[in-house]
Amino acid sequence: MEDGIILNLATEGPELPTKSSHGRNGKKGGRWTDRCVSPLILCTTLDIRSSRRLKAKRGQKRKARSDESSLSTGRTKVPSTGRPLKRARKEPSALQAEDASTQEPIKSTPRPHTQFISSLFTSNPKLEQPVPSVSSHPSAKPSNAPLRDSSTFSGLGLDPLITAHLETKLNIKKPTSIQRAALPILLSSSDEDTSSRDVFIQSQTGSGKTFSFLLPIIQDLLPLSSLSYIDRSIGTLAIIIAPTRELAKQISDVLESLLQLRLRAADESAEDAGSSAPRLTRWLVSGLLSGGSTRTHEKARLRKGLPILVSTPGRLLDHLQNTSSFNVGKCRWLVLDEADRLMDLGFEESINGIVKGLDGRRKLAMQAVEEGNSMEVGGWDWSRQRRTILCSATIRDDVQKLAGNALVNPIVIKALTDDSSSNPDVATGESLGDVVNGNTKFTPPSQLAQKYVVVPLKLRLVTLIALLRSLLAEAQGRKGTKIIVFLSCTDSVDFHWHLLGGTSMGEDDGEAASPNSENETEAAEAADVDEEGKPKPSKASRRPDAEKVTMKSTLLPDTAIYRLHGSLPLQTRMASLRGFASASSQPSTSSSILLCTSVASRGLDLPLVRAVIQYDLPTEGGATEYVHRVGRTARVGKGGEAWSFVAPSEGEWPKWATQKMQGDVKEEENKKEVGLQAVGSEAVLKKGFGGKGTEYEERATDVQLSFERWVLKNQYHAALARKAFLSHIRAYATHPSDEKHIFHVRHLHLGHLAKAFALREAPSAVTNKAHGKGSKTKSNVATNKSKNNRSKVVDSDGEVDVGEAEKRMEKVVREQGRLTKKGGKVVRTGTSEFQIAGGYALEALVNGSRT
Ligand SMILES: Nc1ncnc2c1ncn2[C@@H]1O[C@H](COP(=O)(O)OP(=O)(O)OP(=O)(O)O)[C@@H](O)[C@H]1O
Repeated sequence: MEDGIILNLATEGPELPTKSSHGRNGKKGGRWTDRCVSPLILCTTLDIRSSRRLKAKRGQKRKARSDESSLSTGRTKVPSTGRPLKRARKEPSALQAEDASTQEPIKSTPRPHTQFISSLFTSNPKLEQPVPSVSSHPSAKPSNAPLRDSSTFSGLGLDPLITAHLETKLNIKKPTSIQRAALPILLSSSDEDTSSRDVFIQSQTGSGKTFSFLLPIIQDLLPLSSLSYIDRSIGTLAIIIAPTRELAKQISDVLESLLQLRLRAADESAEDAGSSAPRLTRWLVSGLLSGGSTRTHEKARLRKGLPILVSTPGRLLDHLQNTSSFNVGKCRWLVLDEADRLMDLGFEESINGIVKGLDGRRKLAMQAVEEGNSMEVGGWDWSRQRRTILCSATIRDDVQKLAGNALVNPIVIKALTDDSSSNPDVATGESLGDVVNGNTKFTPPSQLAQKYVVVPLKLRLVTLIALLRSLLAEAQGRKGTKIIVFLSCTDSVDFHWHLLGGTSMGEDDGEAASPNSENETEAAEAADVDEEGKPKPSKASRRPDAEKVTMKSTLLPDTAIYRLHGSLPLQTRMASLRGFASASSQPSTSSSILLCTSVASRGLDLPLVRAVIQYDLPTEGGATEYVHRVGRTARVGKGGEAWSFVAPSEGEWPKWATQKMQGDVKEEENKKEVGLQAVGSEAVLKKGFGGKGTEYEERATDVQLSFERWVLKNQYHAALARKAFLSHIRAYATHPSDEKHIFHVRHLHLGHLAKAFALREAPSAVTNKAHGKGSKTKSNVATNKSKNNRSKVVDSDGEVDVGEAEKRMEKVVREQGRLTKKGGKVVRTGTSEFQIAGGYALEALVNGSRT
């Protein structure tokens, strides 16, 4: 992404007519939604009901302002946590009355007992609005870009055939800093000291780590094809392990693109007998094992022989244990990519099992050759030991432990961010601990613009829409712009995806949505709702609609919206990623948005990601996870923006995150690398919704009301919203104890938070409905518990199993017996993973104190 993006946003001024000036025929250009993203034409128009509604809202706004002024006169205090004392008003306001009259009739939906239709812009904590910065982009030199000095791939020892392929087919001309540091060590066959040692690679996101291990593997294996006895039956010679299926698939794709290289130089003919270069044959193929196909099919491929294998850990271990035809005795490379993520996901045992399995298979193969029981043709160099490469963003204790088990006498390779130095930053400490003591910094690329916006809870949803609209508008004209939005849990991803796809700005949602029929899954959804309006379990998958890949929103025109989380079927996940990555190639969409959980935070290399929005900050992995998420943009020297949504009660987060990212770095220069810039929520709303003065408030309110109408439209929608709200709170409660001073459920105004899920019900009503008789949420948790007997907080994709988290919280509370009530507040003494009220207490909290 280049700097100097030209804004084409409606902000202020006479060129933007107010809503009341728009005729039905849209002579002045239609609704504001059309003009904020000017080239995009929407078909919705205002009608008379809308202006009536507007009047009512203005009346309410006047009332709200007088409420606010009473706040500012000191009659109501705002606590330091940022949580206002004022509760959402219960009495039906003018807005409520008007809105109810214009509302889409709710088909077969009993009206909720109590609805809260509070104004968006009242009763929010007073927030300081930071002064807008002149430059929104950091001027820092990119820290993960290809080097601009005299370094070349051939100078680092890379084979001319591979170098030529990189240059001509992949347009990769200069190495990056980590490649300059790693290639000489991994390619070397002469330096006694380094040529056989294991390697630990640590560097920034988007710095090209994948090539730094794939290129040496290819260079090592390619010449083997000149040996007469080599063909695919030799078995697997290199294994790359990745923590998720998406990542394994991505590495496999990169590998395949590298293996397309020419096997002889361009100027060398097939009959060139004079050439001293070995005659290479195309035997080197790669394969992917990630659970995408049946075991039988995978076994057949392994029997045929896959010289380079990319796999997730579980599947690999399974084949090592159960597939006798898996010939892996000669394996000479093992790569553990994203090792810290492998540890997070609880794969330590699997990795240890794999390492032992590989050692065992090697011994058996050697023994068979020695005893003459093998059909092997001689010539294989059995003295050559397997080399293991471990890539990790951080050198945490558990990663060091894994390294201790998997690596022998490793060399630690870290990239320099300064390309002026000719010395690669190679640490060769006796132990990783020595290196850790030197520097624990893990920072985002220096060219990344990191921003955060403190948003009152009620305004979260509309602020997200405003931000998306302004980012898309800034990028207009640049086809293929992509934005990734991280949310806390799968239910929240599903809800927001359906909400964006289903909501329209017309009065009659049903009619307005009809041109967008690909979003219309109402009939299917209705069929998937039980009598109580809770989603029924689907036969085909765990979720209704699980195979659906894309949505479109009239609020975000010309943009395809995808979702990604671990509860979707593998095919849907892959299709989502494919669609998101290639949205620009579809004629009707020039941009794409991916709503996802942390499953997309690691390693994924998607082109043209312009911005990453952390709508929910990571519940696990703290600042490291933050750096991984933002690292999906600003890759290999390109620009990018990272936005974080911070609740008023989380005001300490920016300082805390900055300190964590800096590690023990003292130098002022390095500290600048992780600077987070504050942006005011008002500025974001104004920019995204445009209009004169405070007109953005009316527009935001319109958007919020249309979301709320969508939720009220049928029971399925309402159930999605409630489930997402509750799952979000549960996920929030899993922030570790050392983050509880920032992220604590007790600091959240749950009524306001419910508004961000477009709910008009009090939190207690939400809980009761979701947990009532035959509660889907409860029964789901119970089913999962009994079926899977899960014991971890994360599933195989690193997502919070909120049911289990809740169970663990309860256990902690019960076991320690330290939960006491003091002054009417739930207080825990001592420290543990959960510094909060457990499951039931959490529910009580939702039920009791926030209505
Ligand atoms: N020398 C280079 N010149 C230009 N582009 C490169 C170079 N090396 C790698 N790339 C490209 O950079 C992108 C990021 O590479 P890669 O995915 O290996 O980064 P990474 O360091 O593994 O990131 P992460 O830590 O996020 O996994 C890829 O699209 C890759 O093709």
